[in-house]
Amino acid sequence: MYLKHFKCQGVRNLSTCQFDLSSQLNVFFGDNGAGKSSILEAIGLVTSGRSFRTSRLEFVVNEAIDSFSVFAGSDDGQRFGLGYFKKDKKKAIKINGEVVNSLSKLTQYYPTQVLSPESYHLIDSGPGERRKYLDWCLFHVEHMFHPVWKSYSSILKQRNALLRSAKGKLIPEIETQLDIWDKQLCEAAEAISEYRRDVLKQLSLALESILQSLTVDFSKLISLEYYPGYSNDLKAKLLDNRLLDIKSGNTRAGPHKADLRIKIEGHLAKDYLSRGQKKVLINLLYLAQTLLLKNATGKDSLFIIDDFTSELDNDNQQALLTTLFQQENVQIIVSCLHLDSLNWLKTRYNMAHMFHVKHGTIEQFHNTSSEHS
Ligand SMILES: Nc1ncnc2c1ncn2[C@@H]1O[C@H](COP(=O)(O)OP(=O)(O)OP(=O)(O)O)[C@@H](O)[C@H]1O
Repeated sequence: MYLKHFKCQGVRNLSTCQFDLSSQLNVFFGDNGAGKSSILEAIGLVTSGRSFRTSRLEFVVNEAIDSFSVFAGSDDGQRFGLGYFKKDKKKAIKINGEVVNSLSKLTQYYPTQVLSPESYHLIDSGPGERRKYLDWCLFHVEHMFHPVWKSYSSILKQRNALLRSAKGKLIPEIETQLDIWDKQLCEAAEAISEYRRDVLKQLSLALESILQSLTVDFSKLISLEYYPGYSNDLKAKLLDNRLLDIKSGNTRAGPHKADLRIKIEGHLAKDYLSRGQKKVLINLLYLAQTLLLKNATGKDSLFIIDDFTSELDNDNQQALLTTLFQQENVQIIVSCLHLDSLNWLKTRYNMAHMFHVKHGTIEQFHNTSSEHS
């Protein structure tokens, strides 16, 4: 499946617009402030129900009006729509003409990856982003993960409430109740770690297969390692930590503290790679997710890259876009300032659609060199 038609109105500075998308590559280019990120945001909204720039959809609505709406039609005849009304802060989602109340119903149709300057958090920030990355795969490919995760979260919440109720003292009544919670927590923790280890193996294989067709200087040296958030014996760790846990009011060990360590020849990628290399790696990690998803569920994906060319030299731009382009299951949407740096695209990929974004209007740019090729 791919998005074939798109239209939107009322999004940020964009005029009402409507256009057809290529099944493969779509490039939106234009000056600073023209509306490139806004059009990518609008497309991402129709498939994911979320903005990658803000959690407050009222900011997405053009400041002069009260609502925005985005619509898309796929090649296989499905229709998706999302509207948002500033006054009552409500969004309305329609799939194939029917109103749906759950965001997850929308997101399962066309899994969407968005890469923006914030995506560096995957490498540079704390483990929370990397846990999200791992769990994103699990939510999509392993249906039993969600109930196990929910059960773990609920046990953890109750254990933390008990720790806080102890008011700093480890008395026998609290110890007895902690014994019960710890047993349940350990069982759920083991199941979560198992799922995550398993999905990480699949991700590593997907990454390996992508790297076979790509030559970036650090590609042979990447390793992904799972740290479960506790040493081997969680039960013993929880017992050891009890007094510390009571003092802080939080459980200090468990899968909620897990990390995915991304390493290059033994060094953490965060401390070792340049910004451009990090950008390449982040793209590859998300691409590995889409491959895994395709293998496990048969689903195609949408790949949105805001400000694609920044930080990347010509070789890396070509290597990355070529790798993305080779994936049959991925529809790509990128933005960049100038088309000049992507001149090589015109002759190589005549299926690409180019759009010039100018003061909020979008015009399809006709690629004369590809028409003659
Ligand atoms: N709610 C809104 N209503 C109207 N205009 C808005 C709204 N939110 C942002 N804008 C304006 O929309 C314009 C387009 O912003 P956008 O971030 O899409 O530009 P861009 O083409 O991606 O720019 P850059 O290359 O600098 O990243 C900006 O001038 C911004 O101030």
